Amino acid sequence: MMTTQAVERATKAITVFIADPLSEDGIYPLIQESELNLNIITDTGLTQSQLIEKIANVDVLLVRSQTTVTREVIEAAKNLKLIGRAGVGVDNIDLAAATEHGIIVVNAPDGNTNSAAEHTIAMMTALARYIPQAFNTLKNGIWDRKSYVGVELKHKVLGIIGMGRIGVEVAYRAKGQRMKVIAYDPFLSEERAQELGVTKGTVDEVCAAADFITVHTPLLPETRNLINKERFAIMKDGVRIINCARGGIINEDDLYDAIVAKKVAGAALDVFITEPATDHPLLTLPEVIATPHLGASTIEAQESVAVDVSNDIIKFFKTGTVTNPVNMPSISKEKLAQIEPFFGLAEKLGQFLIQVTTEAVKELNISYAGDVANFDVRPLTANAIKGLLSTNHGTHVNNVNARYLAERIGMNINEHKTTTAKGFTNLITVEIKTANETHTVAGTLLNGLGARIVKVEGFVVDVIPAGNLLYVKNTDKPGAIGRVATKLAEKDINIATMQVGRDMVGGSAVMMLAIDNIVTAEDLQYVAQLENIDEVKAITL
Ligand SMILES: NC(=O)c1ccc[n+]([C@@H]2O[C@H](COP(=O)([O-])OP(=O)(O)OC[C@H]3O[C@@H](n4cnc5c(N)ncnc54)[C@H](O)[C@@H]3O)[C@@H](O)[C@H]2O)c1
Ligand SMILES: O=C(O)[C@H](O)COP(=O)(O)O
Repeated sequence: MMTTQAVERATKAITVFIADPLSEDGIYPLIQESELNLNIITDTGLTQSQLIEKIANVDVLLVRSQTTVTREVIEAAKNLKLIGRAGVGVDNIDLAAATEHGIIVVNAPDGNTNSAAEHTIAMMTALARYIPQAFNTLKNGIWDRKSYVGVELKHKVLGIIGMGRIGVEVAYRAKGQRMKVIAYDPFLSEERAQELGVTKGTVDEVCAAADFITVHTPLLPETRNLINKERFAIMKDGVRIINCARGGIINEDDLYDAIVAKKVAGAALDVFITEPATDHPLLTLPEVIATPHLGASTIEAQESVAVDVSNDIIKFFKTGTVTNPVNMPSISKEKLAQIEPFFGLAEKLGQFLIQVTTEAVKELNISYAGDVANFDVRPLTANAIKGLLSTNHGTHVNNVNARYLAERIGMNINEHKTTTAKGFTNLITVEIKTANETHTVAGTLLNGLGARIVKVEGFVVDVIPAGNLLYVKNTDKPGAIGRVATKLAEKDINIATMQVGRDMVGGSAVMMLAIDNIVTAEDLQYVAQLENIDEVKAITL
């Protein structure tokens, strides 16, 4: 039997727009999905303006590397919730624009690792033995054995820049060819290098020591032109270069000059700064061999990346979570399960505070104490911010864009963790600071009983964070509570529960009332005028 939620979902079609060729077998999870009402459209090879025209009502956009998902595309896509990249590199997607609009971007980082590593080794071998050049000559009817005397890989030094998924797989295979490997990656520790059987070096050390150099980093501001004329200058004469990662990591003009100057004996390129690259100066050089971005083009890799991204789309619409997020914290299923129960509480605490203050929030301090401090709390902070912004923020706020939107309006966000929760198993305390005010609220998750607000402005209370609440600040004087109750009764407002707290006898006090009705501004004014009442706020959670 379908749940109510499932029925609701089933009535609204989710349009999935596939803009690049994907494996039919890979998208099978989408095709056979029956609970979600998926409307799958495949329309590939579109120009930017054609894509912009077609994207208005699309919920999910699925691409490989051909389609550039620009800010214009994202802003034209009024319904877009998720962009799926069936592959690793997301440099063709404007991540900042996606994040700003609360659109989650997912990729498929593992599915093509093996294919890309195998392609790199194939390119290196082909480069060392002039296989494409010799094949071309032979196809032209010439049996030329003299021009194509190559070099062995055995005992040569392979320099690997970028020791992530693909770099490591290339290292394993190169060692199988009995090459020596020297590698650089900012995250490569000495222990890991030893475990992999590679020598750890700086970029310059790798460049100076290697007979072959292969790059396996993403294209980032720090990796653009990583291999440039200064680095070619420190390389061995006759070095060979391989790029199966991204065009631009190696400066193409400098590579051209280094080949012409015979500093570099040859280059094997699968990727270019601008693709398709059919008319590239590098392709005119006999020392250059190339493939048209084929690193991930195997039946296995294409099926695998499409399956991964399809499963993430389904997971997102069924559970609100994904396995491979690019623009929000990546968190394992197990870790997500630990913090998911706190999602609602964190959001309610944010919602509570935004209704207590009337001023712009400049600072958010969120402290996690007890059990919850042992978890990855970044998604919880995002939820608290979401709660804080959701009441009066024009843009649709979600976990993806919450932090970005808060920082854009100049909010300073601080997270703090401590394992001691003073009487609670877990405690989340949220403090906001405005130009003139500071407000705090704390909540806990009670085993089997759900969420509770347990402190407001430092006063101990016990309130279920749901429904209509009345928050009253008063001076602890006899009759204050009675007068509030009487006034509410006069306005026909029924009190469901009431919690009071005070700092000392006759000092400052708070009342937290759960009420059955929504109070009007006039009702609030009515209560606020009472003797010893300092402040009254209506809060809906
Ligand atoms: N040609 C293809 O078809 C093809 C296929 C798959 C992947 N790729 C590309 O290959 C690249 C690597 O993919 P991956 O899956 O191994 O990614 P990955 O994220 O697993 O690894 C990238 C590594 O680069 C390292 N890195 C980041 N900045 C660096 C820097 N300044 N210097 C040195 N290392 C740095 C990171 O620490 C990380 O270990 C990506 O650009 C990806 O898009 C291309
Ligand atoms: O980053 C990647 O995954 C590769 O470059 C593969 O790109 P593709 O999906 O366009 O083949």
